[in-house]
Amino acid sequence: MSDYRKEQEVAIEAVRRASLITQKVLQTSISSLTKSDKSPVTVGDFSAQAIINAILAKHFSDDKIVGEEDADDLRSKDADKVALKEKVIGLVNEGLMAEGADQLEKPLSETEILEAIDKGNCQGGVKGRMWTLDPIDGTKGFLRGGQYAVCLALIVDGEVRLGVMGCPNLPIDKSAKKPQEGNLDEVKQRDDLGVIFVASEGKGAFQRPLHATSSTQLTPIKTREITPEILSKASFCESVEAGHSSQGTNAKIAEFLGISSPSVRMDSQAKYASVARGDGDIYLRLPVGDGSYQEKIWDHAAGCLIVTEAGGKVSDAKGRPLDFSIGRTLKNNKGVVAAHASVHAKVIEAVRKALEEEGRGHL
Ligand SMILES: Nc1ncnc2c1ncn2[C@@H]1O[C@H](COP(=O)(O)OS(=O)(=O)O)[C@@H](OP(=O)(O)O)[C@H]1O
Ligand SMILES: [Mg+2]
Repeated sequence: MSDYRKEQEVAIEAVRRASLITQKVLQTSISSLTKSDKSPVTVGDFSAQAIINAILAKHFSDDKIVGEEDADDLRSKDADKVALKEKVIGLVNEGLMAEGADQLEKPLSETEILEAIDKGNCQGGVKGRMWTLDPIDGTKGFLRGGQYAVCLALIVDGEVRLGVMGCPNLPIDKSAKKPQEGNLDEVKQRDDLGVIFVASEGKGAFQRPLHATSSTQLTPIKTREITPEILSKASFCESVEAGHSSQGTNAKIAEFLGISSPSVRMDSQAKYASVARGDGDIYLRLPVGDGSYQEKIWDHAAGCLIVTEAGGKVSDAKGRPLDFSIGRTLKNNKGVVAAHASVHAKVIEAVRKALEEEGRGHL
């Protein structure tokens, strides 16, 4: 097993800088560019992707990046997109020039920033080293002041080796009350929010406050001990958007497992983080409709390793491991189930039963 200490240090610093910029965007004004109703992109997405890609390119110039966004829209001559580009340039340079280990000496030019965003164009695959980046996962959550996550993972020869996730709206203390979903004023006012989660293959999972300096110690995290005997006491995490995961099927599965507590709905890979630190027990993301949607690798790579290293097990709805080796999507998988390793098989069995009852057992 290789040691990815240097990569971990750089990835934490990159995610920290990008997360702080997204938090600033959230606390001032959010400028969104809607590609479609389903996929809004914000000044935060572009800025975070440019910051992270620029830092990765500085330290690991040979590595490829599979990123969610490209800069096409920012090259448009439309007045609103030109204004968006100006904001992105300002924020990226602010993030990169800030005090800290990776401080830039001089600002990046417009061309350099657009090129940095476009570095995320790798198509993935089974060989070699690549990073996968979702600059703001849960963009709809971000826009409504809910949970979102800045997610970065290193994949080597098709396996996730390192995962780092910034969750600016999650409480540092897992037992503290989460901000009310969509209450933008609350997330602006609270000073106990903002966590970075980290996992490196075979080395465990950890968290640290987002606002701490990069040398701050990491605190180990673990999934909650939950045996098959007390499975009925478990809690579910699921997507806010009904279009991303079948909430009706989840309710049926809860019933099969004897779970009566209401599911916790939150956007983004913060769901993986919650399971990893024992704040929730089971993350269910079951295919909707005909199941034709292919999950993207940047929506799962970091979270998957963080849960696994915290003692959990992650698979698709059939119990198959997630396959990150075949390109930009998880096309060999359908849905996601993350749970404590000792109850994962029972959850998969309930998923099978529920899908069969719905006539969707073939998915
Ligand atoms: N149809 C469908 N099915 C499943 N997943 C989809 C679908 N459409 C989009 N997406 C992806 O979902 C990402 C956000 O997932 P979440 O679990 O955070 O959903 S939600 O935000 O709570 O609604 C979201 O990531 P972001 O675009 O980064 O927000 C999308 O990549
Ligand atoms: Mg995403």
